[in-house]
Amino acid sequence: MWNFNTNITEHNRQIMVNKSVEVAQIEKEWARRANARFDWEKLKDSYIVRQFKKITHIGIAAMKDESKLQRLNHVMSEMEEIYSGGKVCLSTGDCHALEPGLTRLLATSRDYDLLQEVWVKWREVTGKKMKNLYSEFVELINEAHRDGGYSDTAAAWKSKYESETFEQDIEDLFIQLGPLYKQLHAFVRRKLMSVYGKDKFPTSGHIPAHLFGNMWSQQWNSLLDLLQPYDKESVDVTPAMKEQNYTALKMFQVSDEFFQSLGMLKMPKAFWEHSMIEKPKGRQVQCHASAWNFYNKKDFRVKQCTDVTMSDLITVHHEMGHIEYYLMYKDKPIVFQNGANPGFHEAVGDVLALSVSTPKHLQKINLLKNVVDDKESDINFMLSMALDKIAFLPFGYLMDQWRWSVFSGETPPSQYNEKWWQLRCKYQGISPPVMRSEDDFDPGAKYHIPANTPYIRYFVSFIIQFQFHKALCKAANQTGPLHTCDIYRSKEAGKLLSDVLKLGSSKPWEYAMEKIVGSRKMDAAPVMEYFKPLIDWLVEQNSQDESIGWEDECPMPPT
Ligand SMILES: C[C@H](NC(=O)O)C(=O)O
Ligand SMILES: [Zn+2]
Repeated sequence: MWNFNTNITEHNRQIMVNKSVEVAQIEKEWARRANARFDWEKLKDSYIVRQFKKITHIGIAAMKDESKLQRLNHVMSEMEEIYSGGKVCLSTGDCHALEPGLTRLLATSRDYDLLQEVWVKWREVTGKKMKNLYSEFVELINEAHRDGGYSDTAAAWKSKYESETFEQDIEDLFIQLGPLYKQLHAFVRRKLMSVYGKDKFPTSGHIPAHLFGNMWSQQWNSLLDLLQPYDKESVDVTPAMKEQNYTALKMFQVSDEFFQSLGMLKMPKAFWEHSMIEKPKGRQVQCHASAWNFYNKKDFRVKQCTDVTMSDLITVHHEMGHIEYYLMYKDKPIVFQNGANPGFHEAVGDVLALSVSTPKHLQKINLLKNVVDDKESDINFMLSMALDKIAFLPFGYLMDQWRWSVFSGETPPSQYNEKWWQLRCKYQGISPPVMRSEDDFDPGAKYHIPANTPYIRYFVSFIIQFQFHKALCKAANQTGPLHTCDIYRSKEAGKLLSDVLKLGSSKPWEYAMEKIVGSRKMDAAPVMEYFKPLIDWLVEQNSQDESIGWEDECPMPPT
């Protein structure tokens, strides 16, 4: 897997696909033996039962027909190759890959037509090319999960949260945070109208999808220079990082030092020796950042095409958070070497990044000079955080609403793109800048679809990371408002987090949640508490705007 992702060739694909089938045979044999020899569900010891449950639930390895499993792995590798090889040549003559070229263009250009060209062409060279592969993939992966005892792939994915009310719980959270998103959407729409002209916006209230500084309209931080309401030193420290000749290595060292300041584990030698932290020349790699556990207690790696930007500094903390979790549970039985639930794994690094992002921390590490502690600076900062954390919520929610509907058969291949845009228009209040059809396959333009990485985990993470942040700030005796908290160097905060990470998935996630935050449920209250001053400010800013919100239906794009 590692070799294919860091050097995409036919040769490495073949090895990876064959290896996956080999590993599946071993997992299938162990599951068979466990079920044949033990009536394990009746055992008294819940710890033992939990291990048997993990041994006998082996994902797609349960596929009975080996040639189909071979084909499934091959189709997945083909979609990943299409995505990672995506290159766009613009009318300006330049050609770019997603990272860093198209990402930088989208983040910095304010040219409506150029942004539209980048947006359309990326979808042509990725999603459009994998539509048939994806419908074949859906058939195969559903068969694999049915062989494993699930009704479909969505049921297998949801089972990771071990909760009958999981879907209802996340819908409740999404509804609870809807008004906050709507206020942010209205504020951003008004600002973008003043930049691009009202005539570029549909009367339905939607915002054209290509104007957010992000290929998927999922996080809007790159618009901060347009949106920052008060004229203060920007909290986007990208320029300072460039001035100080930051390198990818330096960014990883800054993150490593933060973890150590909490008394947590430092990155092992193998991490520094084997990670791929920059895009290599002369070979095709999968650039989407990821963290790798080699399950040998020594070898843990990050693969990231790191760009010297603040956004990538946050991603570095996110990926290192995964490594920290791997290190914390490395001595647990292999079956327990997972997050308490997938959302926990996505939250670890982000929790630390909530402290790193504060102006006072950025000043501590010399990336911000004169931090002024006044209301206007506060609003500037909280807006920058909302452009990351609140803007994301509908996208984090809808990605798997779409996929669950595809796996369940509710959305057939003939309606993939229609369903996708229904959700995007309804939940995000964004619209396609040009006509879309079923020849397009826009979900495939987002890494996690061809890579088959579940996504609701990020929605869960964006909620629980604020619960963790609140608990760790209390442990660190931080007394000010939640959005000003920085747990840097707090051994108490580090211990509270570490004790839970060490559990891996050996206990139900509600038990782990209770150990950190004192309650067993996901709760949006800390998010609301963190952003309270900003919410009040946005409501006041939007008070003249009668058209807050948008129509459910997608508007007709401009012809
Ligand atoms: C939020 C999610 N993070 C990740 O993949 O690590 C993304 O980038 O879409
Ligand atoms: Zn992650």
